[in-house]
Order: sequence, then C-alpha cells, then structure tokens
Amino acid sequence: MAQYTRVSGVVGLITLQNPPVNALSAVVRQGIVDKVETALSDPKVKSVVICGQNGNFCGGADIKEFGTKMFGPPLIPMIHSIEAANKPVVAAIEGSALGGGLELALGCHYRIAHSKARLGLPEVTLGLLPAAGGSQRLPRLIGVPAALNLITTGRHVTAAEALQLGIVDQVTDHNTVDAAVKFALSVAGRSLDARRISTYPCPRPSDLDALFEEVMQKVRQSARGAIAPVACVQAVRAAATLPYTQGMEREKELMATLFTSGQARAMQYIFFAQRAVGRWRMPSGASWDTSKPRPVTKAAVIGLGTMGRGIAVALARAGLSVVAVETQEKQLLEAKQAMSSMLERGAKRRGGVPALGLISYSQSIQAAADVDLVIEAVFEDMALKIEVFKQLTAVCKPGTLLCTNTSGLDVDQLASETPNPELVVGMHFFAPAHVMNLLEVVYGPRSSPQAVATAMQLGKKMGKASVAVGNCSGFVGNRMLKLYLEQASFLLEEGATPELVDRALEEFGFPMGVFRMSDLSGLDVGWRVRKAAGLAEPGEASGPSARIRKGYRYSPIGDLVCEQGRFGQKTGRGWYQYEKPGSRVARSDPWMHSFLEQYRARHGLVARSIDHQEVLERCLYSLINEGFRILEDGIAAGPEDIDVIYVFGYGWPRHRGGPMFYASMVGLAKVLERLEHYHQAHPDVPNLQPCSLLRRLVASGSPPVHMWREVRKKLHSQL
Ligand SMILES: CCCCCCC[C@H](O)CC(=O)SCCNC(=O)CCNC(=O)[C@H](O)C(C)(C)COP(=O)([O-])OP(=O)([O-])OC[C@H]1O[C@@H](n2cnc3c(N)ncnc32)[C@H](O)[C@@H]1OP(=O)([O-])[O-]
Repeated sequence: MAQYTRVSGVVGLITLQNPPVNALSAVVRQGIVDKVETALSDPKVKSVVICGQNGNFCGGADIKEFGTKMFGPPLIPMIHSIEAANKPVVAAIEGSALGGGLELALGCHYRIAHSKARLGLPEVTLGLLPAAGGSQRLPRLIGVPAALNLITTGRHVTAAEALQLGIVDQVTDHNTVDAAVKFALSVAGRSLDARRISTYPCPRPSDLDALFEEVMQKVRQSARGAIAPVACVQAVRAAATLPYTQGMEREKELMATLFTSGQARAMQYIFFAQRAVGRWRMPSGASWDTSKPRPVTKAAVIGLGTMGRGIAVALARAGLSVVAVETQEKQLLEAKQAMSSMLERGAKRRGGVPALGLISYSQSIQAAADVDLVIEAVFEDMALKIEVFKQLTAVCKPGTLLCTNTSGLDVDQLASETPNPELVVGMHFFAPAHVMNLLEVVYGPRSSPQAVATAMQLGKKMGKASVAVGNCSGFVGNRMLKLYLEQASFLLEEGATPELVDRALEEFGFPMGVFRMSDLSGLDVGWRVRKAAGLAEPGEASGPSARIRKGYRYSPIGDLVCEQGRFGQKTGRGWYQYEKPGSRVARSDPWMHSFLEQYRARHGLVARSIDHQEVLERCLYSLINEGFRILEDGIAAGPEDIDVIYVFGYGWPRHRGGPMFYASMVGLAKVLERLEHYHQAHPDVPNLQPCSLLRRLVASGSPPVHMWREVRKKLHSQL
C-alpha cells in the first residue's frame, strides 16, 4: 500500500509501504495510483515526492506475483501517468531502487539519492528485461553504451556512479526525504517539458550497427544459452532506433517471450532458493530462528596455501581482524605478498581502501590464542589436521570455534579428536576462496547449533551463499561431482573424446566442460585422493580386473594420464595441450586421441558413436540421482540447498535453475526412465540405479520441487 501526507504545506509525500523491500505488489500499485491522483487533484499541492518506508525506496516488481494471475493496475500506465503529471514529481531514493523501482523513479521528473543507495535494473538476473519502460527510458537518459552495460549485466550502481552517469540529479548524505522535499519546493511551478525522459531523443552513437553487433556477440558468448541478455540488447536497440511508443511495443513483445519462459522460472526459483537456504534446519530440529550466532571479530587462518590465502582475504574484506599463520617461512613471505596484491587488486576494482592492516602474519600457532574462530586450511591429510586441532585446543581461549576447510574428509572424526566437538564445524570454501561465492557449512551430529549459526552468519558477512549440510564423504557438491566425473571417464572408454564431452556440457551452459575444468584445477588432486583410497594402481594393467574396483566398474584413464606427468594447465599437458605450462588456452592433443585408441585396444573396447544427448544424460542424470540420495539421507535439507550449491559453486547455468530444479523441468519420470535404461546397459555401475526417493516422487505424480520435502518425510516415516 502507499501512504499520503502533505508536508511543508505544499508537497504531497507518497510513501510506499510493503516491507521488507516495498515491492510493487498489486496493493502498492493501487496505492500509488490513488495517492498520485489525490496529490495531483489537491490544489494546495505544488509538487510531489515519492519515497519508500523504512529507508528503502523499492525492490521492483513483486516477484512472488509472477506466474500467478496478476491483479491491480499495471505498472506501465501507472508510470506514464506520473511522468505526464503537471506537477513535479521527485523520487527520494534510499536503500535500493531496483528493477521496477528504478523504472518508477525514471518516470519521476527528478531523482535524489542517498549516498548509500544502490540502483539498477537487475531483471536480466531473473530471466527478464526491464519491461516497465526501463529499457526505453534508461538509454534516452544515459546513452546507449552505458544503458547496455547496466541492463545486460543487471549490476547495481552506487549513488555516486548513478550521479556520474546522469541517472540521479543529486546525492545527499543527509535525510533523503527532507532533501527531496526541499528540492520539490525549489522546482514547484517550473516547466516539466524537459524532464519527461520518454520524450528525449535517444542519443545514437555514429557506429550503431557495429556497436550492437559487438555487444550482441559478447552477450551471446557470456550468456551461455540464456535468452534474457539477448532480449535486453534487442530492447535497447529498439530504444536507439525506434520512436518511444514503438520501442515500448517491442519491449512488451520481448518481455512476453521471456515472462513465461522456463528460463525465467528457473532464475526466479534460484532467487528465492538463495534466500531460503539461510533458513537452515538441522536433523536435530535446531534451526536458524532458534540458534543465536556468536559475535566474531577476530579470526585465524592456519595454513597459507591457495585456499588459506583466499579465505584470509575474504575474512579481511568482510572487516574481520585476521591472524594468518603459516609455519614455513618461505611460504609465509610468498603468501604475504600474494595476499597484499589480492587485496589491492580487489580494492582497485571495487573502489575503497585495501584492508591490508586487518591481517597480521605469524609463523606460530600461538598467535591464534585470542581469536573467536579458527579456520584450518592445511594440507588435505587427516593426521595433519588432527595434529593442528590438538595444538589449537591447547592454544586458543576456551569456546573458540574450530572450523576445517576440508573438501571431503570426515568432519566428525576430526571433531571427535577434540575435547569440545560441539565447537567444530566444516567451512568448505571453493577456490579461489576470495572470489567464489559459495560456502558449505558442514555440521556433524555433535556440532552445536550455535557453531553452525556462527559459521552461516560469517559466510553471509563474506558475501557467500552459505548452505548448511550434513557430514558425509564429499559433502553435497563433491559427492555429486564424483559421479559426473566418473561418467565422463566411462564415456571416453566407450568412444567419446574430451572435446566431444566438453562441447556437450558447454552447450548446455557450463562455463567449462569437465575435462577443461580438470585441466584448470589440476589432475593430480583427484589422483592423490584415489591413490589414498586404494583405487589408483600404478602401471598399465590389462584384462577385466584392470577396470574393476571393489566389484564395480572403474576407469583408470585419469590415473594413467597423471602417470605421464600430465597434470593439466600447470604442466602444459592434461586432457588437452597448452602452449606452455600455465597457459590457459586448451588445444586438442593428438597424443590424447592416440592414447585413448591404444587404451581401448588394450582393454578390448570398441569405440562407438556417442552423441551430445547421451553425454548430458549420463553425466547430469547420474549427478542428479546422487542429489536425490543426498536428500534421502538428509544430508541436504531440501532441493534448494543442492541447487544453490551447484549454481554458486560448480558453474551450473543459473538459467537452468540447478540440477534438482532441472530434473523437475525435464520431468522426473523421464529422468527415471533414462537412468533405468543406462543402468540396464551398465549393470556394473551401481550409481546409475535410480534411488528410491526419485521412484517415490514419480509414483506420487512428480510433484513440483517445493513439495519434495513432504514426500521425503513420508518416505522416512515408512522406513
Ligand atoms: C507482464 C508483466 C510486466 C511486468 C513489468 C516488469 C517490471 C520490472 O521490470 C520487473 C521487475 O522489477 S523484476 C524485480 C527486479 N528487482 C530485483 O531483482 C531486486 C530483487 N531484490 C534484491 O536484490 C534484494 O532483495 C534487495 C537488494 C532489494 C534487498 O536485499 P536484502 O536486504 O539482502 O534482503 P533480501 O534477503 O534479498 O530480501 C528480503 C526479502 O524480500 C524479498 N524480496 C526482495 N525483493 C523482492 C521482490 N522484488 N519481490 C518480492 N520479494 C522480494 C526476498 O525474497 C526476501 O524474502 P524472505 O521471505 O525474507 O526470504
């Protein structure tokens, strides 16, 4: 709804009221229409200010209304009537003016923003375009190149940048509504002819065609199959080439296609899933709303390899004092240099001062004596981690939370080695930890709810999508990934090439296929784990047992590639070849093709033709099947948790909504049928056997994702 008051005698003040972000729901739109009419028809009122309640202008259209029957006055005529008003209307922008919120402000004649406000048209991140005139007004106001940048990326700009671009007329550090009222008084009675953005000609760059061609090419490349960014470019092109009314028609046409698309549903699902994972719940019943996090102002990071450095930088950027501990002197010096330049580069990119002073360095674990929380990031070796935890227990003040950044070791085992297992949780960061926006917070049966709440809050403070998950080998992300990687290797044995598999996955929308990704992260990492697990055996054995481990199919291809010293980009050779060690451009390697042929010949395998569909079904459905097992086991509380982990940590294309949402879009019956088919064809791969939760869901009529928890509950109560 919207509230109306008259201030300073002659200014009509309209306040949007729809907590927490004043989204433009039907009631709010009706409120705005009514109150604007009241203000315009009141002869005492000379000008109008529109603001939002609780220091927040407006978060845009009400996303919850999308996909439902929409009531209330539509946005476009509402904004047009504001722009057409014969009294000046000023937007007082505090907090956020996003999407429809900024479009509303662009319909006003003037915009005043608080210095801390953020503005943007993020519709593209929801699979949409700014369709309440934003795609037509913004280019007219700030020019085509700047508008293209904002609309195709959806990025939020600060008030200072908005002022520089010409989106707002004034920025204030004081009370924004007061400043807007003062401003409204000063412009009362002035002609508004030059203030209606829809009447502006759109500035046309001389090289319009070349500009759009270049932008479209870039956007198509980075969109990885998402249609909204392409539609955004087309809408801005309409602004640059058509009169306003026709441009609006084009905006409407393009929006009509996006609005009902599966991609928009997927991206809006992820928007809400990202927020839902913050409302975590442990199997014990402890949850986000009953568990109070501890304050953490000082943290220690133990071990300054790649992960430790990134974690320490992320903590410092979040404003924490950080003690960075590395016992090896040479490594400490290198880390110090690397971390300083990471902080400096980050500050340069985002603006602001690098948080260099927040990090202190030490070679001694004693330096962690007075911290509130420790994150160990030493080598992935249980004995070493146990030793570090023992030392920490002796050194740290009582009650210090002990977190491990293991990517798959048993958090419970580690906890059981300490006198206070309730203080232990896993904080699984993703490399590079200062860049990747995902954190798995791993709880064991003895982790206290307070420890989980503290780690979750710290993750949020670092700007990471933080997901609470149970303890098991590989947790959620890596446990599922293992099966995806396994299928990719089997496909090579059966006749595929790394190029074919990667192309199929990249066309699906992954930024990198599985083999290019392995080359980037290093093949030796997995090899070490397989050797430790007794899976990788040295030498080129042949015969049936060479491809069997513990009674099941196993592909030693990755081990054999490592035996050649081919560890990926760092050695200049892996699944692909590179110009030199450290180069990033992957080129096909004839060596790999003949290696695969020889391998198949040695094992009596006959290469067959494999198409993209099989690659996708085998790699993705086996990963999804494991996702269902994870839900069944209660390791993840719901499908949203898995989807957020995959979108934020594993490059799963956002416009496909995460693996579990994708399965629901494909149709659970189809996923089940294909898994059964592949399991029949490969009975020695038990992971292809569809899990019982998937069967149960199909038997219950394949309910939508948000109802899966109920089906799982029933399944458990019957077990
Ligand atoms: C044919 C039809 C024509 C349509 C015309 C098109 C119009 C237009 O172009 C389309 C849009 O505007 S599209 C929209 C474009 N706008 C955007 O994309 C902006 C989306 N919003 C944001 O980016 C962030 O919420 C803010 C930065 C606003 C606040 O961040 P923060 O302070 O960290 O807070 P937080 O934790 O993030 O959210 C708090 C609660 O508010 C909820 N909620 C939020 N926005 C909502 C919305 N618009 N709606 C509903 N709900 C919304 C959120 O779910 C959460 O609920 P929960 O139940 O407590 O979990």
